[in-house]
Amino acid sequence: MASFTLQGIPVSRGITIGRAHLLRPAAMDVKHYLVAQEQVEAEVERLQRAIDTVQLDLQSIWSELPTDAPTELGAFLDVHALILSDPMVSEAPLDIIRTRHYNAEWALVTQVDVLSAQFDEIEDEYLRERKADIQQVAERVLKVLTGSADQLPRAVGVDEQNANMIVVAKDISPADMMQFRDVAFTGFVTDEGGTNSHTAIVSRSLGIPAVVGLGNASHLIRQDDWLIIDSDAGVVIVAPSPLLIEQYRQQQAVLLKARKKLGKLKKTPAISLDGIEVTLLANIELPEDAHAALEAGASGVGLFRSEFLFMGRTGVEQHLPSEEEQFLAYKQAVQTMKGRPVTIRTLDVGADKPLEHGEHNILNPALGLRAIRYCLKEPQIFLTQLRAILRASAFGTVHILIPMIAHAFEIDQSLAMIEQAKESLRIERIAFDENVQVGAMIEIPAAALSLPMFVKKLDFLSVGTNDLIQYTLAIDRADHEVAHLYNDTHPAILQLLSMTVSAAEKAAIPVAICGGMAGDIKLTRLLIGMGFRELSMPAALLPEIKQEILNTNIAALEPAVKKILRTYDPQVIQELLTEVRELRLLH
Ligand SMILES: C=C(OP(=O)(O)O)C(=O)O
Repeated sequence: MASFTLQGIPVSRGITIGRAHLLRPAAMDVKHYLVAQEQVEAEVERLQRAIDTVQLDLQSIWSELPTDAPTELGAFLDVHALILSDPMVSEAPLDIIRTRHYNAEWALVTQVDVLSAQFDEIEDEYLRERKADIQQVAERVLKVLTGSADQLPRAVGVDEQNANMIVVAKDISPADMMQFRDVAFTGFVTDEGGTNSHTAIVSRSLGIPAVVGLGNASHLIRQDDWLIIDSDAGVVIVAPSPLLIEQYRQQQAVLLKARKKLGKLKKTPAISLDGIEVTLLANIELPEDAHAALEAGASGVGLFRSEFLFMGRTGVEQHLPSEEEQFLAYKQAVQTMKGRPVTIRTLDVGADKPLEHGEHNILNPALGLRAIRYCLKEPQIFLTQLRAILRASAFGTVHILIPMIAHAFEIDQSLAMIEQAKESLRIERIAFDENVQVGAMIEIPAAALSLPMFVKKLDFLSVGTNDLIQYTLAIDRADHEVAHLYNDTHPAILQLLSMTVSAAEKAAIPVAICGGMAGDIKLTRLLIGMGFRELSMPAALLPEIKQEILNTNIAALEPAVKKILRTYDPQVIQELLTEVRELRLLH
Protein backbone atom coordinates (compact mmCIF):
# COMPACT_ATOMS: atom_id res chain seq x y z
CA MET A 1 0.00 0.00 0.00
CA ALA A 2 1.30 3.45 -0.89
CA SER A 3 2.11 5.83 1.92
CA PHE A 4 0.04 8.99 2.33
CA THR A 5 -0.19 11.85 4.82
CA LEU A 6 -3.24 13.30 6.53
CA GLN A 7 -3.29 16.78 8.05
CA GLY A 8 -5.45 17.46 11.08
CA ILE A 9 -5.55 19.52 14.25
CA PRO A 10 -2.71 18.91 16.71
CA VAL A 11 -3.99 18.46 20.25
CA SER A 12 -1.07 17.11 22.21
CA ARG A 13 2.68 16.74 21.94
CA GLY A 14 5.14 14.18 20.69
CA ILE A 15 5.62 11.48 18.12
CA THR A 16 4.34 7.95 18.17
CA ILE A 17 4.55 4.99 15.82
CA GLY A 18 2.17 2.07 15.87
CA ARG A 19 -0.52 0.03 14.22
CA ALA A 20 -4.04 1.29 13.58
CA HIS A 21 -6.91 -0.09 15.58
CA LEU A 22 -10.20 1.08 14.19
CA LEU A 23 -12.82 1.80 16.80
CA ARG A 24 -15.85 2.39 14.64
CA PRO A 25 -15.55 0.58 11.39
CA ALA A 26 -18.24 1.35 8.81
CA ALA A 27 -21.72 1.62 10.24
CA MET A 28 -21.00 -0.55 13.24
CA ASP A 29 -20.78 1.66 16.25
CA VAL A 30 -20.01 -0.40 19.33
CA LYS A 31 -18.52 -0.07 22.77
CA HIS A 32 -14.80 -0.80 23.00
CA TYR A 33 -13.03 -1.94 26.09
CA LEU A 34 -10.56 -4.54 27.22
CA VAL A 35 -11.66 -7.43 29.38
CA ALA A 36 -9.56 -8.56 32.31
CA GLN A 37 -7.62 -11.82 31.90
CA GLU A 38 -9.99 -13.72 34.18
CA GLN A 39 -13.00 -12.56 32.11
CA VAL A 40 -11.60 -13.61 28.75
CA GLU A 41 -13.21 -17.05 28.58
CA ALA A 42 -16.58 -15.65 29.70
CA GLU A 43 -16.31 -13.05 26.92
CA VAL A 44 -15.45 -15.77 24.38
CA GLU A 45 -18.50 -17.69 25.52
CA ARG A 46 -20.67 -14.57 25.25
CA LEU A 47 -19.68 -14.12 21.60
CA GLN A 48 -20.04 -17.85 20.90
CA ARG A 49 -23.56 -17.81 22.37
CA ALA A 50 -24.51 -14.81 20.23
CA ILE A 51 -23.17 -16.53 17.08
CA ASP A 52 -25.11 -19.71 17.97
CA THR A 53 -28.27 -17.69 18.56
CA VAL A 54 -28.00 -16.02 15.16
CA GLN A 55 -27.30 -19.39 13.51
CA LEU A 56 -30.48 -20.81 15.11
CA ASP A 57 -32.44 -17.68 14.11
CA LEU A 58 -31.36 -18.06 10.50
CA GLN A 59 -32.37 -21.73 10.52
CA SER A 60 -35.75 -20.98 12.00
CA ILE A 61 -36.41 -18.14 9.51
CA TRP A 62 -35.45 -20.57 6.73
CA SER A 63 -37.75 -23.34 7.99
CA GLU A 64 -40.65 -20.90 8.33
CA LEU A 65 -40.31 -19.47 4.83
CA PRO A 66 -43.66 -19.67 3.05
CA THR A 67 -43.65 -22.17 0.21
CA ASP A 68 -44.17 -19.41 -2.34
CA ALA A 69 -41.30 -17.26 -1.04
CA PRO A 70 -38.85 -16.15 -3.75
CA THR A 71 -36.02 -18.63 -4.13
CA GLU A 72 -33.47 -15.80 -3.74
CA LEU A 73 -34.64 -15.33 -0.19
CA GLY A 74 -33.70 -18.88 0.74
CA ALA A 75 -30.40 -18.50 -1.09
CA PHE A 76 -29.75 -15.28 0.78
CA LEU A 77 -30.31 -17.00 4.12
CA ASP A 78 -28.03 -19.83 3.03
CA VAL A 79 -25.27 -17.38 2.22
CA HIS A 80 -25.61 -15.75 5.62
CA ALA A 81 -25.60 -19.11 7.40
CA LEU A 82 -22.51 -20.10 5.42
CA ILE A 83 -20.74 -16.84 6.26
CA LEU A 84 -21.53 -17.31 9.92
CA SER A 85 -20.10 -20.81 10.00
CA ASP A 86 -16.91 -19.76 8.21
CA PRO A 87 -14.04 -19.85 10.72
CA MET A 88 -12.94 -16.38 9.52
CA VAL A 89 -16.18 -15.05 11.01
CA SER A 90 -17.05 -17.50 13.73
CA GLU A 91 -13.60 -18.34 15.11
CA ALA A 92 -11.20 -15.50 14.33
CA PRO A 93 -13.04 -13.01 16.60
CA LEU A 94 -12.84 -15.52 19.45
CA ASP A 95 -9.07 -15.61 18.95
CA ILE A 96 -9.01 -11.81 19.02
CA ILE A 97 -10.73 -11.87 22.41
CA ARG A 98 -8.20 -14.41 23.68
CA THR A 99 -5.09 -12.68 22.34
CA ARG A 100 -6.00 -8.99 22.53
CA HIS A 101 -8.62 -9.09 25.29
CA TYR A 102 -11.09 -7.05 23.26
CA ASN A 103 -14.73 -7.16 24.31
CA ALA A 104 -16.88 -9.37 22.07
CA GLU A 105 -18.39 -6.56 19.98
CA TRP A 106 -15.03 -4.96 19.34
CA ALA A 107 -13.43 -8.31 18.43
CA LEU A 108 -16.20 -8.97 15.94
CA VAL A 109 -16.06 -5.58 14.21
CA THR A 110 -12.26 -5.71 14.13
CA GLN A 111 -12.37 -8.99 12.25
CA VAL A 112 -15.16 -7.80 9.98
CA ASP A 113 -13.07 -4.78 9.16
CA VAL A 114 -10.09 -6.93 8.24
CA LEU A 115 -12.33 -9.08 6.02
CA SER A 116 -13.94 -6.00 4.47
CA ALA A 117 -10.54 -4.62 3.54
CA GLN A 118 -9.68 -7.95 1.88
CA PHE A 119 -12.95 -7.90 -0.03
CA ASP A 120 -12.23 -4.35 -1.21
CA GLU A 121 -9.19 -5.67 -3.06
CA ILE A 122 -11.13 -8.35 -4.95
CA GLU A 123 -11.45 -7.62 -8.67
CA ASP A 124 -14.69 -9.51 -9.21
CA GLU A 125 -17.51 -7.10 -8.50
CA TYR A 126 -20.00 -9.74 -7.37
CA LEU A 127 -17.59 -11.19 -4.84
CA ARG A 128 -16.54 -7.72 -3.72
CA GLU A 129 -20.11 -6.95 -2.87
CA ARG A 130 -20.33 -9.93 -0.53
CA LYS A 131 -18.70 -7.58 1.95
CA ALA A 132 -22.17 -6.20 2.65
CA ASP A 133 -23.38 -9.70 3.52
CA ILE A 134 -20.61 -10.12 6.04
CA GLN A 135 -21.51 -6.81 7.61
CA GLN A 136 -25.17 -7.72 7.79
CA VAL A 137 -24.37 -11.01 9.48
CA ALA A 138 -22.09 -9.22 11.94
CA GLU A 139 -24.79 -6.69 12.66
CA ARG A 140 -27.18 -9.51 13.54
CA VAL A 141 -24.65 -10.88 15.99
CA LEU A 142 -24.04 -7.41 17.41
CA LYS A 143 -27.75 -6.94 18.01
CA VAL A 144 -27.83 -10.12 20.07
CA LEU A 145 -24.72 -9.03 21.95
CA THR A 146 -25.93 -5.56 22.78
CA GLY A 147 -29.21 -6.99 24.00
CA SER A 148 -27.21 -8.24 27.00
CA ALA A 149 -24.97 -5.16 27.20
CA ASP A 150 -25.82 -4.43 30.82
CA GLN A 151 -24.14 -7.58 32.02
CA LEU A 152 -20.89 -6.86 30.22
CA PRO A 153 -17.72 -6.93 32.25
CA ARG A 154 -16.16 -3.50 32.19
CA ALA A 155 -12.66 -4.32 33.35
CA VAL A 156 -9.69 -2.80 31.63
CA GLY A 157 -6.07 -3.58 32.11
CA VAL A 158 -2.67 -2.99 30.65
CA ASP A 159 -1.96 -5.41 27.87
CA GLU A 160 1.41 -5.84 26.22
CA GLN A 161 -0.40 -6.52 22.94
CA ASN A 162 -1.66 -2.94 22.91
CA ALA A 163 1.68 -1.31 23.49
CA ASN A 164 1.83 0.06 19.95
CA MET A 165 -1.84 0.51 19.20
CA ILE A 166 -3.05 3.75 17.73
CA VAL A 167 -6.78 4.17 18.12
CA VAL A 168 -8.47 5.44 14.96
CA ALA A 169 -12.07 6.54 15.26
CA LYS A 170 -14.71 8.83 13.85
CA ASP A 171 -14.77 10.38 17.27
CA ILE A 172 -14.11 9.23 20.80
CA SER A 173 -16.34 10.51 23.54
CA PRO A 174 -14.58 11.78 26.67
CA ALA A 175 -16.25 8.91 28.54
CA ASP A 176 -14.84 6.32 26.11
CA MET A 177 -11.48 8.03 26.31
CA MET A 178 -11.48 7.54 30.06
CA GLN A 179 -11.81 3.81 29.49
CA PHE A 180 -8.51 3.84 27.63
CA ARG A 181 -6.65 5.47 30.47
CA ASP A 182 -5.14 2.35 31.93
CA VAL A 183 -4.46 0.78 28.61
CA ALA A 184 -1.17 1.08 26.82
CA PHE A 185 -2.53 2.79 23.71
CA THR A 186 0.09 4.94 22.14
CA GLY A 187 -1.93 7.45 20.14
CA PHE A 188 -5.33 8.69 19.02
CA VAL A 189 -6.52 9.74 15.60
CA THR A 190 -10.06 10.98 15.00
CA ASP A 191 -12.11 12.35 12.12
CA GLU A 192 -13.87 14.87 14.32
CA GLY A 193 -13.00 17.09 17.28
CA GLY A 194 -11.26 20.39 17.86
CA THR A 195 -8.25 21.70 19.78
CA ASN A 196 -10.07 21.90 23.06
CA SER A 197 -12.75 19.28 22.70
CA HIS A 198 -12.85 17.19 25.83
CA THR A 199 -11.41 14.23 23.96
CA ALA A 200 -8.41 16.38 23.11
CA ILE A 201 -8.11 17.47 26.72
CA VAL A 202 -8.05 13.92 28.02
CA SER A 203 -5.44 12.84 25.47
CA ARG A 204 -3.29 15.79 26.53
CA SER A 205 -3.60 14.92 30.14
CA LEU A 206 -2.65 11.34 29.36
CA GLY A 207 0.39 12.77 27.58
CA ILE A 208 -0.50 10.74 24.49
CA PRO A 209 0.13 12.02 20.95
CA ALA A 210 -3.13 12.71 19.16
CA VAL A 211 -4.42 14.39 16.03
CA VAL A 212 -8.12 15.20 15.64
CA GLY A 213 -10.35 16.75 12.99
CA LEU A 214 -8.86 14.66 10.17
CA GLY A 215 -12.14 14.49 8.27
CA ASN A 216 -12.28 10.92 7.02
CA ALA A 217 -9.22 9.20 8.46
CA SER A 218 -11.32 6.36 9.86
CA HIS A 219 -12.33 5.49 6.30
CA LEU A 220 -8.91 5.92 4.72
CA ILE A 221 -6.95 4.06 7.38
CA ARG A 222 -7.37 0.32 7.59
CA GLN A 223 -7.14 -2.04 10.52
CA ASP A 224 -3.47 -2.79 11.33
CA ASP A 225 -2.00 -0.16 8.98
CA TRP A 226 1.26 1.27 10.28
CA LEU A 227 0.90 4.91 11.35
CA ILE A 228 3.19 7.68 12.48
CA ILE A 229 1.59 10.48 14.49
CA ASP A 230 3.54 13.72 14.63
CA SER A 231 1.23 15.53 16.99
CA ASP A 232 3.15 18.81 17.08
CA ALA A 233 2.63 19.12 13.33
CA GLY A 234 -0.90 17.65 13.41
CA VAL A 235 0.18 15.07 10.87
CA VAL A 236 -0.63 11.36 10.49
CA ILE A 237 1.48 9.37 8.05
CA VAL A 238 -0.26 6.22 6.87
CA ALA A 239 1.77 3.18 5.74
CA PRO A 240 5.16 4.92 6.08
CA SER A 241 8.29 3.39 4.57
CA PRO A 242 10.74 1.63 6.94
CA LEU A 243 13.19 4.47 6.30
CA LEU A 244 10.66 7.09 7.42
CA ILE A 245 9.80 5.02 10.49
CA GLU A 246 13.48 4.94 11.37
CA GLN A 247 13.81 8.74 10.96
CA TYR A 248 10.81 9.33 13.22
CA ARG A 249 12.16 6.87 15.78
CA GLN A 250 15.30 8.99 15.97
CA GLN A 251 13.26 12.18 16.41
CA GLN A 252 11.20 10.42 19.07
CA ALA A 253 14.40 9.56 20.96
CA VAL A 254 15.58 13.18 20.81
CA LEU A 255 12.23 14.42 22.19
CA LEU A 256 12.31 11.85 24.94
CA LYS A 257 15.79 12.96 25.95
CA ALA A 258 14.70 16.61 26.03
CA ARG A 259 11.69 15.68 28.17
CA LYS A 260 13.94 13.82 30.60
CA LYS A 261 16.15 16.88 30.86
CA LEU A 262 13.14 19.06 31.67
CA GLY A 263 12.20 16.56 34.37
CA LYS A 264 15.22 17.82 36.33
CA LEU A 265 13.37 21.11 36.88
CA LYS A 266 10.76 19.35 39.00
CA LYS A 267 11.76 20.99 42.26
CA THR A 268 12.80 24.34 40.77
CA PRO A 269 10.20 27.06 41.43
CA ALA A 270 8.92 28.86 38.32
CA ILE A 271 10.59 32.22 38.97
CA SER A 272 11.22 34.58 36.10
CA LEU A 273 14.59 36.23 35.47
CA ASP A 274 13.31 39.37 37.20
CA GLY A 275 12.28 37.40 40.28
CA ILE A 276 8.52 37.02 39.80
CA GLU A 277 7.09 33.68 40.84
CA VAL A 278 4.39 32.07 38.71
CA THR A 279 2.41 29.27 40.33
CA LEU A 280 2.13 26.27 38.04
CA LEU A 281 -0.73 23.91 38.76
CA ALA A 282 -2.05 20.77 37.13
CA ASN A 283 -5.45 19.90 35.69
CA ILE A 284 -6.72 16.44 36.57
CA GLU A 285 -9.73 14.36 35.56
CA LEU A 286 -9.54 11.53 38.07
CA PRO A 287 -7.99 11.34 41.55
CA GLU A 288 -5.18 9.05 40.42
CA ASP A 289 -3.98 11.80 38.03
CA ALA A 290 -2.76 13.67 41.12
CA HIS A 291 0.33 11.42 41.08
CA ALA A 292 1.32 12.72 37.64
CA ALA A 293 0.68 16.27 38.90
CA LEU A 294 3.06 15.74 41.79
CA GLU A 295 5.57 14.02 39.56
CA ALA A 296 5.58 17.00 37.18
CA GLY A 297 6.31 19.33 40.10
CA ALA A 298 2.89 21.04 40.24
CA SER A 299 2.28 23.36 43.19
CA GLY A 300 -1.24 22.02 43.42
CA VAL A 301 -4.25 21.02 41.37
CA GLY A 302 -5.75 24.07 39.67
CA LEU A 303 -8.67 22.17 38.17
CA PHE A 304 -10.11 18.81 39.16
CA ARG A 305 -12.77 18.13 36.50
CA SER A 306 -15.04 16.25 38.89
CA GLU A 307 -17.60 15.44 36.18
CA PHE A 308 -15.37 12.62 34.96
CA LEU A 309 -16.39 10.70 38.09
CA PHE A 310 -19.98 10.95 36.88
CA MET A 311 -19.57 10.08 33.21
CA GLY A 312 -19.45 6.82 31.27
CA ARG A 313 -20.74 4.73 34.13
CA THR A 314 -22.09 1.33 33.15
CA GLY A 315 -23.38 -1.83 34.84
CA VAL A 316 -23.44 -1.70 38.62
CA GLU A 317 -21.88 1.79 38.58
CA GLN A 318 -24.66 3.17 36.42
CA HIS A 319 -26.18 5.36 39.12
CA LEU A 320 -24.47 8.63 40.05
CA PRO A 321 -21.56 8.37 42.48
CA SER A 322 -22.69 8.45 46.10
CA GLU A 323 -21.42 11.01 48.61
CA GLU A 324 -19.11 8.36 50.02
CA GLU A 325 -17.67 7.40 46.62
CA GLN A 326 -17.08 11.05 45.77
CA PHE A 327 -15.62 11.80 49.18
CA LEU A 328 -13.11 8.96 48.80
CA ALA A 329 -12.12 10.19 45.32
CA TYR A 330 -11.64 13.81 46.42
CA LYS A 331 -9.83 12.73 49.58
CA GLN A 332 -7.50 10.56 47.52
CA ALA A 333 -6.51 13.53 45.35
CA VAL A 334 -6.16 15.81 48.37
CA GLN A 335 -3.99 13.34 50.27
CA THR A 336 -1.83 12.64 47.22
CA MET A 337 -1.12 16.37 46.91
CA LYS A 338 0.23 16.42 50.49
CA GLY A 339 -1.08 19.79 51.63
CA ARG A 340 -0.85 21.52 48.25
CA PRO A 341 -4.18 23.10 47.24
CA VAL A 342 -6.65 21.07 45.24
CA THR A 343 -9.29 23.07 43.36
CA ILE A 344 -12.31 20.89 42.80
CA ARG A 345 -14.70 22.14 40.17
CA THR A 346 -18.29 21.20 40.86
CA LEU A 347 -20.12 19.07 38.33
CA ASP A 348 -19.63 20.61 34.87
CA VAL A 349 -21.77 18.31 32.77
CA GLY A 350 -23.53 18.99 29.52
CA ALA A 351 -22.55 19.74 25.90
CA ASP A 352 -19.78 17.28 24.96
CA LYS A 353 -19.72 15.84 28.50
CA PRO A 354 -23.22 14.38 28.76
CA LEU A 355 -24.42 12.64 31.85
CA GLU A 356 -25.83 9.44 30.39
CA HIS A 357 -28.18 9.49 33.38
CA GLY A 358 -31.45 11.06 32.17
CA GLU A 359 -29.90 12.88 29.19
CA HIS A 360 -32.29 13.97 26.46
CA ASN A 361 -31.94 15.59 23.07
CA ILE A 362 -31.32 19.31 23.24
CA LEU A 363 -30.89 21.62 20.27
CA ASN A 364 -28.02 23.70 21.67
CA PRO A 365 -26.51 21.66 24.49
CA ALA A 366 -23.60 24.07 25.06
CA LEU A 367 -26.15 26.79 25.77
CA GLY A 368 -28.47 24.57 27.74
CA LEU A 369 -28.89 23.23 31.21
CA ARG A 370 -25.26 22.53 31.99
CA ALA A 371 -22.71 23.02 34.80
CA ILE A 372 -23.99 25.27 37.62
CA ARG A 373 -27.36 25.62 35.88
CA TYR A 374 -27.82 21.86 36.12
CA CYS A 375 -26.61 21.76 39.73
CA LEU A 376 -28.99 24.48 40.86
CA LYS A 377 -31.84 22.63 39.20
CA GLU A 378 -30.80 19.37 40.87
CA PRO A 379 -30.04 20.57 44.41
CA GLN A 380 -29.83 17.07 45.81
CA ILE A 381 -27.04 16.10 43.39
CA PHE A 382 -25.29 19.41 44.12
CA LEU A 383 -25.60 19.09 47.90
CA THR A 384 -24.28 15.53 47.80
CA GLN A 385 -21.25 16.72 45.88
CA LEU A 386 -20.67 19.74 48.11
CA ARG A 387 -20.81 17.58 51.24
CA ALA A 388 -18.29 15.18 49.69
CA ILE A 389 -15.94 18.03 48.72
CA LEU A 390 -16.25 19.66 52.16
CA ARG A 391 -15.54 16.36 53.91
CA ALA A 392 -12.38 16.00 51.80
CA SER A 393 -11.31 19.49 52.92
CA ALA A 394 -10.57 18.03 56.36
CA PHE A 395 -7.60 16.20 54.79
CA GLY A 396 -5.75 19.06 53.12
CA THR A 397 -6.35 22.31 51.27
CA VAL A 398 -9.46 22.28 49.12
CA HIS A 399 -10.90 25.06 47.00
CA ILE A 400 -14.37 24.87 45.46
CA LEU A 401 -14.71 26.15 41.90
CA ILE A 402 -18.14 26.91 40.40
CA PRO A 403 -18.38 26.56 36.59
CA MET A 404 -20.39 28.57 34.03
CA ILE A 405 -21.26 31.54 36.18
CA ALA A 406 -23.04 34.35 34.31
CA HIS A 407 -25.46 35.77 36.89
CA ALA A 408 -24.95 37.13 40.38
CA PHE A 409 -27.80 35.00 41.72
CA GLU A 410 -25.95 31.85 40.61
CA ILE A 411 -23.12 32.78 42.95
CA ASP A 412 -25.56 33.69 45.74
CA GLN A 413 -27.40 30.40 45.40
CA SER A 414 -24.17 28.40 45.18
CA LEU A 415 -22.83 30.07 48.31
CA ALA A 416 -26.13 29.36 50.06
CA MET A 417 -25.92 25.71 49.06
CA ILE A 418 -22.34 25.51 50.32
CA GLU A 419 -23.51 26.97 53.62
CA GLN A 420 -26.35 24.45 53.74
CA ALA A 421 -23.91 21.58 53.13
CA LYS A 422 -21.63 22.95 55.86
CA GLU A 423 -24.52 23.23 58.30
CA SER A 424 -25.59 19.64 57.68
CA LEU A 425 -22.02 18.48 58.37
CA ARG A 426 -21.84 20.59 61.53
CA ILE A 427 -25.06 18.99 62.80
CA GLU A 428 -23.63 15.55 62.10
CA ARG A 429 -20.31 16.58 63.66
CA ILE A 430 -18.39 15.70 60.53
CA ALA A 431 -15.09 17.53 60.11
CA PHE A 432 -14.43 19.97 57.28
CA ASP A 433 -12.48 23.17 56.66
CA GLU A 434 -14.70 26.09 57.72
CA ASN A 435 -12.58 28.45 55.60
CA VAL A 436 -12.69 26.53 52.38
CA GLN A 437 -12.25 29.02 49.53
CA VAL A 438 -14.87 29.42 46.85
CA GLY A 439 -14.13 30.70 43.36
CA ALA A 440 -15.80 30.92 39.97
CA MET A 441 -14.84 29.93 36.47
CA ILE A 442 -14.77 32.86 34.09
CA GLU A 443 -15.75 31.22 30.84
CA ILE A 444 -18.85 33.05 29.71
CA PRO A 445 -18.16 36.50 28.20
CA ALA A 446 -20.96 37.96 30.33
CA ALA A 447 -19.02 36.99 33.46
CA ALA A 448 -15.78 38.58 32.25
CA LEU A 449 -17.65 41.74 31.23
CA SER A 450 -19.44 42.15 34.55
CA LEU A 451 -16.94 40.93 37.08
CA PRO A 452 -17.56 43.78 39.55
CA MET A 453 -21.07 42.32 39.87
CA PHE A 454 -19.85 39.34 41.87
CA VAL A 455 -16.11 39.45 42.32
CA LYS A 456 -16.43 40.64 45.94
CA LYS A 457 -18.31 37.49 46.86
CA LEU A 458 -15.49 35.25 45.70
CA ASP A 459 -12.11 34.15 47.01
CA PHE A 460 -10.57 33.52 43.60
CA LEU A 461 -11.22 33.33 39.85
CA SER A 462 -10.17 30.81 37.27
CA VAL A 463 -10.44 31.54 33.57
CA GLY A 464 -11.68 28.66 31.43
CA THR A 465 -10.31 29.83 28.11
CA ASN A 466 -11.68 26.84 26.20
CA ASP A 467 -15.27 27.79 26.88
CA LEU A 468 -14.52 31.50 26.88
CA ILE A 469 -13.32 31.17 23.29
CA GLN A 470 -16.24 28.94 22.36
CA TYR A 471 -18.82 31.36 23.72
CA THR A 472 -17.11 34.58 22.64
CA LEU A 473 -16.48 33.49 19.07
CA ALA A 474 -19.71 31.44 18.89
CA ILE A 475 -18.00 28.30 17.67
CA ASP A 476 -18.47 24.78 18.94
CA ARG A 477 -15.08 23.83 20.36
CA ALA A 478 -15.62 20.18 19.41
CA ASP A 479 -16.67 20.78 15.81
CA HIS A 480 -13.80 20.36 13.35
CA GLU A 481 -15.77 22.21 10.68
CA VAL A 482 -15.27 25.46 12.58
CA ALA A 483 -11.90 24.61 14.13
CA HIS A 484 -10.19 27.16 11.87
CA LEU A 485 -12.21 29.88 13.64
CA TYR A 486 -10.95 28.84 17.06
CA ASN A 487 -8.55 31.69 17.66
CA ASP A 488 -7.19 32.18 21.15
CA THR A 489 -5.53 35.46 20.27
CA HIS A 490 -8.62 37.07 18.78
CA PRO A 491 -8.66 40.67 20.11
CA ALA A 492 -11.97 39.97 21.88
CA ILE A 493 -10.39 37.13 23.86
CA LEU A 494 -7.34 39.18 24.78
CA GLN A 495 -9.57 42.05 25.93
CA LEU A 496 -11.65 39.72 28.11
CA LEU A 497 -8.51 38.20 29.63
CA SER A 498 -7.08 41.61 30.32
CA MET A 499 -10.33 42.80 31.93
CA THR A 500 -10.43 39.72 34.13
CA VAL A 501 -6.87 40.10 35.37
CA SER A 502 -7.48 43.80 36.18
CA ALA A 503 -10.77 43.10 37.99
CA ALA A 504 -9.11 40.42 40.10
CA GLU A 505 -6.22 42.71 40.87
CA LYS A 506 -8.62 45.45 41.95
CA ALA A 507 -10.55 43.04 44.16
CA ALA A 508 -7.23 41.69 45.48
CA ILE A 509 -8.10 38.08 44.72
CA PRO A 510 -5.99 35.59 42.80
CA VAL A 511 -6.86 34.69 39.23
CA ALA A 512 -5.68 31.58 37.41
CA ILE A 513 -6.05 30.33 33.87
CA CYS A 514 -7.07 26.69 33.71
CA GLY A 515 -8.08 26.42 30.04
CA GLY A 516 -5.89 25.25 27.18
CA MET A 517 -4.13 28.62 26.78
CA ALA A 518 -2.32 28.02 30.08
CA GLY A 519 -0.47 25.03 28.64
CA ASP A 520 0.38 26.56 25.28
CA ILE A 521 4.03 27.57 25.33
CA LYS A 522 3.45 30.00 22.45
CA LEU A 523 1.27 32.06 24.80
CA THR A 524 3.14 31.78 28.10
CA ARG A 525 4.98 35.09 27.79
CA LEU A 526 1.84 36.89 26.66
CA LEU A 527 -0.16 35.61 29.63
CA ILE A 528 2.43 36.33 32.28
CA GLY A 529 3.10 39.68 30.60
CA MET A 530 -0.62 40.45 30.99
CA GLY A 531 -0.34 39.78 34.72
CA PHE A 532 -1.47 36.18 35.18
CA ARG A 533 0.48 34.57 38.00
CA GLU A 534 -1.25 31.17 38.16
CA LEU A 535 -1.45 28.75 35.27
CA SER A 536 -3.08 25.35 35.45
CA MET A 537 -2.50 22.79 32.70
CA PRO A 538 -2.11 19.09 31.91
CA ALA A 539 0.79 17.80 34.01
CA ALA A 540 2.73 16.66 30.92
CA LEU A 541 3.03 20.26 29.70
CA LEU A 542 4.14 21.78 32.97
CA PRO A 543 7.94 21.31 32.67
CA GLU A 544 8.25 23.14 29.34
CA ILE A 545 6.07 26.02 30.55
CA LYS A 546 8.29 26.27 33.61
CA GLN A 547 11.37 26.38 31.43
CA GLU A 548 9.85 29.25 29.42
CA ILE A 549 9.14 31.23 32.61
CA LEU A 550 12.67 30.63 33.89
CA ASN A 551 13.95 32.16 30.63
CA THR A 552 11.74 35.24 30.74
CA ASN A 553 12.10 38.72 32.17
CA ILE A 554 8.49 39.70 32.73
CA ALA A 555 9.09 43.44 33.16
CA ALA A 556 10.85 43.54 29.78
CA LEU A 557 7.77 42.02 28.13
CA GLU A 558 5.30 44.61 29.29
CA PRO A 559 5.68 47.20 26.48
CA ALA A 560 5.15 44.56 23.77
CA VAL A 561 2.20 43.07 25.62
CA LYS A 562 0.61 46.50 26.00
CA LYS A 563 1.04 46.99 22.27
CA ILE A 564 -0.68 43.65 21.60
CA LEU A 565 -3.60 44.69 23.78
CA ARG A 566 -3.96 47.96 21.94
CA THR A 567 -4.16 46.49 18.48
CA TYR A 568 -7.18 45.01 16.76
CA ASP A 569 -5.33 43.80 13.70
CA PRO A 570 -4.95 40.01 13.90
CA GLN A 571 -1.91 40.09 11.62
CA VAL A 572 -0.14 42.61 13.83
CA ILE A 573 -1.09 40.59 16.92
CA GLN A 574 0.58 37.55 15.39
CA GLU A 575 3.70 39.51 14.48
CA LEU A 576 3.99 40.99 17.95
CA LEU A 577 3.41 37.60 19.48
CA THR A 578 6.26 36.13 17.47
CA GLU A 579 8.43 39.05 18.55
CA VAL A 580 7.58 38.42 22.21
CA ARG A 581 8.30 34.72 21.84
CA GLU A 582 11.58 35.27 20.10
CA LEU A 583 12.99 37.70 22.65
CA ARG A 584 15.68 35.38 23.90
CA LEU A 585 16.83 35.34 27.49
CA LEU A 586 15.52 38.70 28.60
CA HIS A 587 17.97 39.48 31.38
C1 LIG B 1 -10.97 24.62 31.71
C2 LIG B 1 -12.08 24.69 31.04
O1 LIG B 1 -13.08 23.83 31.28
P1 LIG B 1 -13.39 22.56 30.39
O2 LIG B 1 -12.33 22.50 29.32
O3 LIG B 1 -13.35 21.35 31.26
O4 LIG B 1 -14.75 22.82 29.85
C3 LIG B 1 -12.28 25.68 29.98
O5 LIG B 1 -13.40 25.82 29.50
O6 LIG B 1 -11.29 26.34 29.63
